[in-house]
Amino acid sequence: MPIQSLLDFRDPSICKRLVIKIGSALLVDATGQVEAEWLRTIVNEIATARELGIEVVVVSSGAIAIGAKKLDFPDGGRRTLAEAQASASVGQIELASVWSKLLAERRLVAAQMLLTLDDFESRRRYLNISATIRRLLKSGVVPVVNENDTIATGEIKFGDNDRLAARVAQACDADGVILLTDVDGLYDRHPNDPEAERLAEVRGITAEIHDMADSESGSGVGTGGMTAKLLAAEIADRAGIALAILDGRPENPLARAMASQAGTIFVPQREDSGRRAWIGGRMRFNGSLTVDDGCVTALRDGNSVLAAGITRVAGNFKRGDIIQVLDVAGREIAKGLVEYSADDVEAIMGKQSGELEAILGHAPRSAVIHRDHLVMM
Ligand SMILES: Nc1ncnc2c1ncn2[C@@H]1O[C@H](COP(=O)(O)OP(=O)(O)O)[C@@H](O)[C@H]1O
Ligand SMILES: N[C@@H](CCC(=O)OP(=O)(O)O)C(=O)O
Repeated sequence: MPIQSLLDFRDPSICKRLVIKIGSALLVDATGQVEAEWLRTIVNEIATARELGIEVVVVSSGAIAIGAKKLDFPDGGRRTLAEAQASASVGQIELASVWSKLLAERRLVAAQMLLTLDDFESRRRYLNISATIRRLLKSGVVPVVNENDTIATGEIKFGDNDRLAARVAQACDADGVILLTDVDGLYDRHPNDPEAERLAEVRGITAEIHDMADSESGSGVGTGGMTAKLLAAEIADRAGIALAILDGRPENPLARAMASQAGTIFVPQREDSGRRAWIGGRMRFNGSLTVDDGCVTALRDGNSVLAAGITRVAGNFKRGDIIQVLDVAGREIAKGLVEYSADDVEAIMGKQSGELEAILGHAPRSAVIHRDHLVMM
């Protein structure tokens, strides 16, 4: 399926709302300067899209790469966390100012949104993100999003902006995500290998597809390599959103991509409702349940998680938390909203439904995770 038929940023009947993510390697040159002339060509493309009635949200990397050069900090992996965070705060103000200036040249207003992974994991904050982006778009503003790197660390961090872009797309119900990077799509092995071949289209991000990707950034300034882009493609897929990985290096990269057959398009294979897509895109959990093989089969047939199929409980979750469901080999097979605390599940696991009331001392819920709140991976 050609990219144009899913992600044409020149046709609002195909793609009304688009998230465009720009990687560090494209935005910042080796001396830490923003590639302003190149960026101006993208801003022109965004302005053209807006004139046609297409709404665009930008996810822009680059703050750390800009700031680290300004502060004369070491490259990539050799920086301390404090140096990376200081770099982000110095770089972000410049990044925002360049976006604001270039968009203003095309009479567009820029809005800065700095978000962390936690903001997407809390349902209330996620809905606030959604409402703010929608309101900005309604006023013709171009939101420019980045991770709030000065405060986000370790397990509360996306790290790469690819998954951030997919979560933003999910939050604002976009039709598509374009990841502009320094390679023209997903190759069947690292593109340094002369035998590597590009995949034009992917339907379903299988283990075989994941195996093609490397998490090393080719440029050294990006984060997460192709691995992060595939995780982003999975999040988009679950939300029914098309995602493309395109070569951002030439000027006017969007128009060029539309005119050629380059890049990789991930054609969505499912469309979960907003709430289910939010559950499916979650990345942090307060715990997990391990279930037996019979339960895995039942879940794949669309059933709920019952106490009888649970063999192990981990973590300290409360009723209403989103937790992982694992098979006996430890593979994640589902995520869902749990109806009991970890202590209660510990008490009832392995028991038949008829035994639960006596153990709990009150009428049990119909399931430990009801199928309406369960998203299969
Ligand atoms: N299978 C693959 N196909 C294409 N690129 C790959 C693959 N595996 C790893 N890569 C690397 O991923 C890089 C892009 O990721 P990254 O450097 O994080 O970019 P960005 O900063 O745009 O997010 C490419 O330059 C390439 O070196
Ligand atoms: N949020 C970080 C960028 C994270 C990152 O490196 O992402 P990317 O270059 O897109 O792989 C920053 O602005 O420096």
